[in-house]
Amino acid sequence: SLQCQLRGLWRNEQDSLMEISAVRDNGEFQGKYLTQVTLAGGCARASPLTGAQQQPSEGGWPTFTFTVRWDKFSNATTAFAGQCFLDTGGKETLTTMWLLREAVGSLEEDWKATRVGRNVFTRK
Ligand SMILES: CN1C(=O)N(C)[C@H]2CS[C@@H](CCCCC(=O)O)[C@H]21
Repeated sequence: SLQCQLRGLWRNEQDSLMEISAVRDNGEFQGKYLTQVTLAGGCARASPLTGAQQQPSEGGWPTFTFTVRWDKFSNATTAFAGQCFLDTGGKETLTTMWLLREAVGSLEEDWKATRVGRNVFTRK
């Protein structure tokens, strides 16, 4: 269905903005992720994202995945996995879970390097 195509501008609870470019025939897409909050408390930055959404032929709401490479300002990366839903009012919601891996200085610190969370995006 035409709904739940990921192209466009989305916002989440942290007021991050995610701009997704055209979704190619094979479901792949690129985009930018603008974060308002960071681990180190630094200023907002736009970082590249790349991902893919399933193109369900049998209908149903597509699942997707994408990763953000927090460019230049941090040696961290986040992987998102989620699904798009349409509520009764026709409003699209992307529900995701994410893994944020930040760089740590040694293997001994590896245990504390990955955070996980849930996150919802709606159209901006
Ligand atoms: C803003 N955020 C956001 O929209 N999230 C869903 C969570 C998971 S990624 C994290 C931002 C990480 C920034 C990278 C860094 O600070 O090194 C936070």
